[in-house]
Amino acid sequence: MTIETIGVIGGGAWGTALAQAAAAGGDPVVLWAREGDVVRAINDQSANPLFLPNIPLSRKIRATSQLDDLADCDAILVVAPAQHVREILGSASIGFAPLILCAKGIEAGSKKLMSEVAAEVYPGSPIAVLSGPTFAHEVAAGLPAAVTLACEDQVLGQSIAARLASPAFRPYLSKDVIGAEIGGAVKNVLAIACGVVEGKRLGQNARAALISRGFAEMTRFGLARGAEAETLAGLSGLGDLVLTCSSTSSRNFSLGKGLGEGKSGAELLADRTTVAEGAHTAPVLREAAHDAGVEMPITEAVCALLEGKNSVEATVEALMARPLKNER
Ligand SMILES: NC(=O)C1=CN([C@@H]2O[C@H](COP(=O)(O)OP(=O)(O)OC[C@H]3O[C@@H](n4cnc5c(N)ncnc54)[C@H](O)[C@@H]3O)[C@@H](O)[C@H]2O)C=CC1
Ligand SMILES: O=C(CO)COP(=O)(O)O
Repeated sequence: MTIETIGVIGGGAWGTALAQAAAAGGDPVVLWAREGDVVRAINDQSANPLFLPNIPLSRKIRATSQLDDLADCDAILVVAPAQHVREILGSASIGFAPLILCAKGIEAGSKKLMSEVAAEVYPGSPIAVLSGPTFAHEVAAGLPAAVTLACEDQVLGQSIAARLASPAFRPYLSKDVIGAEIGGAVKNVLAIACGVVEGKRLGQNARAALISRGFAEMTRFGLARGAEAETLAGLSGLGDLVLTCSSTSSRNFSLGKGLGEGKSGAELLADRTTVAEGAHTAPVLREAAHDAGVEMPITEAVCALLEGKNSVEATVEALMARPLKNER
């Protein structure tokens, strides 16, 4: 199967960066954006100052406000925030093109992963997941990055990987759709915890401990949901966890930093233009972990901090005072 025209649903930072990556070889890209200003800026100035400032975009990217304009695309990257994917897919009529899911989150209420949401809305469409350590502004600027491209149908996976690959963008194939999704969703919650460590100046040791014990949480939950350990230890899991837990370029890390500095979750989440997926995923993940009988103390701590139910000091004290146990 040859994939030429790529459609992109979502004109935020990551949708725009992926459109840029997909346009690198000169094939056309059609990007649907919710904001009229974004559509106009992309078409008139080849730029997206609202979500991806200071990055000149390829002229091969055409933006539209009409989802139906994606109907003839050979494959569609779904890059809306996780909580809006169901609604946006439901309002599109995009035939049976493969859907490549790029949002990192779990749907509130249903506790479903994006592949499960997409399969409900478009039961006939082949599904893939693209996830990995990729800050949008770096990918859009053409800096090198690698991602996991998970697809049960490996022939389709290879076609998608071949279409998206460029000298600066390297997809690695996997069959483990669930594993790729869980890594991306869980690392956002853990990045908030690492941001708290930064904001409260708890030190580098504490951050490394959180990354390691957070990875243990991610692995326990992932295995309980059918993910493969190798996927969780790969680009979409550990790779993205390390990236997002190390830099204020991460919105989730920055949100945590604000909590560590003493601001409230409500204050930090009010009037945001950009999305911090971990804040939405944390409570759903806590419920899903409970359903699966999996212990996720860091996730629970992040929920309590976001909900204003615990101070940072009391949270750290409680985590450190948990009963001693084997590392594995
Ligand atoms: N920015 C990044 O570096 C990366 C982001 N992602 C993931 O991509 C997904 C999209 O994130 P970004 O493009 O960064 O978003 P963004 O934070 O740059 O932009 C916000 C997006 O949310 C959309 N939005 C806001 N309210 C909405 C509503 N009521 N209904 C539908 N859409 C609404 C906006 O149109 C815009 O596309 C997220 O799941 C994120 O975790 C994944 C990899 C990298
Ligand atoms: O997913 C990302 C990098 O891989 C982006 O992280 P943030 O959403 O925390 O900015």
